[in-house]
Amino acid sequence: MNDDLKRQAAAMALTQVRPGMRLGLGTGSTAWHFVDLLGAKVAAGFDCICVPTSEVTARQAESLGIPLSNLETLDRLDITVDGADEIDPALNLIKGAGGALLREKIVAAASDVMIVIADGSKLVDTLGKFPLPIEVNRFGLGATQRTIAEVNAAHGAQGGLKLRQTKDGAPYVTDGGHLILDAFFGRISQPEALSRDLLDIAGVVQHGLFLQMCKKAYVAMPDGVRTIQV
Ligand SMILES: O=C(CO)[C@H](O)[C@H](O)COP(=O)(O)O
Repeated sequence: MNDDLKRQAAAMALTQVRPGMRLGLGTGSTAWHFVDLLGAKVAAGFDCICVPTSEVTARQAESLGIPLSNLETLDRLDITVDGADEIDPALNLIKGAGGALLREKIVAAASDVMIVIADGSKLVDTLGKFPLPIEVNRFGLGATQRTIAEVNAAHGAQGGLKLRQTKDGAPYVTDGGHLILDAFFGRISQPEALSRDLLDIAGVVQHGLFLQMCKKAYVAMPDGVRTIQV
């Protein structure tokens, strides 16, 4: 995805923010542009209070002087703006390539509106070509992995599970101290049932299916930014 398109989608989301709003700040290279643009607005005197979805985003926001808070102090947020890895026609999403899916889902669930920003390459007819990140507790990894593999196979997964690693080959650890298994489906035909079945597994902390959480997306195409609403 080209950086200019990411910024165009982010700029459209910025038109939705109003003075005094409580905002969730997403994670990833597209959300980075939104935070960057918001930082410039804050520097010019715009008033808002924000909850970041990752330590990386928190550091970026802090460096720009964006006022930060948390969901202990704020019980609800007005809007969360975040990226996505896949977006289906009903605005169901796969998220988590950046490893922030747990906080992203908590923040989106605490928000009145979730706006997704992306480019056209993220649009799909059916979710599942992109690996589904599943965040798991470190304890009992082997047992959790075996159970997830059984559940995924029952849901028609075409590939296996891969423990996410850093560039150095060490296990990738999330901000919450958990691990991520990336699941290769090919096609997820019943996302709601899969979501329930995965969350029923004791060692699963959360997964990257965001179902019926997003009502608006700004998708940047070479000929302009498309607004998709459900
Ligand atoms: O879910 C995410 C991080 O956990 C990101 O929002 C998602 O991976 C999209 O990232 P990018 O904008 O860099 O393509």
